[in-house]
Amino acid sequence: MGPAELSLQPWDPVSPQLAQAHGNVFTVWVGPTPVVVLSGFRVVKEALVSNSEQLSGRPLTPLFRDLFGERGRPFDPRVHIVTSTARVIGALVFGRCFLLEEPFFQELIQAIDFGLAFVSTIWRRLYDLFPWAFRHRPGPHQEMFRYQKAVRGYICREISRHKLRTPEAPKDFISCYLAQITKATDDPVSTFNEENLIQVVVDLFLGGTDTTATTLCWALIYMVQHGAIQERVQRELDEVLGTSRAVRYEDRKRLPYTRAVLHEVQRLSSVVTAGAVRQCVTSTRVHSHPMPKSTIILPNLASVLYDPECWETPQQFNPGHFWDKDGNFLVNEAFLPFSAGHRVCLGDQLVQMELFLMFATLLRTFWFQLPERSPGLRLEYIFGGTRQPWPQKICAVPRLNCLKPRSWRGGRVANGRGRGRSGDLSPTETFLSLFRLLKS
Ligand code: HEM
Repeated sequence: MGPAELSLQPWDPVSPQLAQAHGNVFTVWVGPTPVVVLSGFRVVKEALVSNSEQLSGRPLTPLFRDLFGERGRPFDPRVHIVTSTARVIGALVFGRCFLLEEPFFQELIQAIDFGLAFVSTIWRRLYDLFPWAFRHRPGPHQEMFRYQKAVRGYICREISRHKLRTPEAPKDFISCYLAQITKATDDPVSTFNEENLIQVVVDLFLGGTDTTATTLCWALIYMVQHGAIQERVQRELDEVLGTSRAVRYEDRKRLPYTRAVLHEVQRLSSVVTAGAVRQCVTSTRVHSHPMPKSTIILPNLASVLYDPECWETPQQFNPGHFWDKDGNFLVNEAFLPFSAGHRVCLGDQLVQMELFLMFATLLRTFWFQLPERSPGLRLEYIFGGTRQPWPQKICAVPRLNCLKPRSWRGGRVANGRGRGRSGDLSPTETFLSLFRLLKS
């Protein structure tokens, strides 16, 4: 449209005549409602940029309220949360954020869901018992192999793309690993090779997506169950952070109650219930029992997280387990959701960061509650590789007077910018420390 066509009626609130007559800030009345019209770059910039947070609300008109409802529809948060945690791993590994509509991303999420559900089916047991009988037979295990082929194919293409790039400081896991392969070319015992790289990337997605997402789902469910605790977390967040800026990881030091609640979520949900099986590489003794070489061991992590000798109310949600009388965060050495020792979860720092940033941001922005006429929360779990909450809908009610944190649209968790004070790791640094762990 050319400038000549842009003819506005003089009574149109954005017509230049009105601004010329009444200045860059004037009021028009839309029925009984006054609307302040701002004109010109300087005034508009001052309003939208300098007063960005103050002006970040949107009026809810009666028509919109009736059309869409003030509170929003009940929803099952799981799908959104899994998407977020998978995007974090994608950003660390591939150096870019997946777009939600990318077909591979959709397939990856399905592959993770299917794979984790499959490991707890009878098919998996049958396959392990009679591999020769199942290898070439149809069945859900073939779907596993199909997903595996698709995911591996994608990772291979990503590796090729990385290799074609002009050399630069490694920015993501694949480029770090490729640099390490080159460095170790003359080392005859090096285990750095592309085949291992593909497998490690698969491990990071499998180990790092569902576990973190399931913990966050439990966090929201426990908050719905314990409204008073939810309210107390929100009070702490409001008092310490105000509404002025996005949550940062280093803020956790000033938010001991929020931290205690998150630790309690991890303890009670115990998402990796039985840990991962281990095998003795040499003969040893445990609790004076002989454990010959090759013995398979299953450390029952839930038994630690619910050990009545270590926790005051092991079966109840009680942030007091991580909270002392003076309001300080309390460390408990029986807090072992990530296991311990040589094969401890290598994502524990990343998880703490993700859980804190996502949980604090969600609770600052929304109040979580049951939908009206809901029959109540289902607190029993279903086992799908991890201990998952029953699929159920909850409501996220925008908190009044809550200003939208700036990072809400920006995917700050994944972009790796910014560094906290000593001891705090940005996502990039966490990923580099993951890499160091893999190297050792
Ligand atoms: C709430 C989230 C998580 C929990 C509760 C969790 C828990 C665990 C546990 C219990 C193990 C077994 C350790 C052992 O054998 O003693 C493990 C292993 C592992 N985790 Fe996690 N994890 C979480 C998130 C992550 C994330 C975000 C990543 C990746 C970035 C990850 C990657 C891995 C890998 C690769 C292993 C295998 C380590 C090895 O075999 O040496 N995990 N995790």
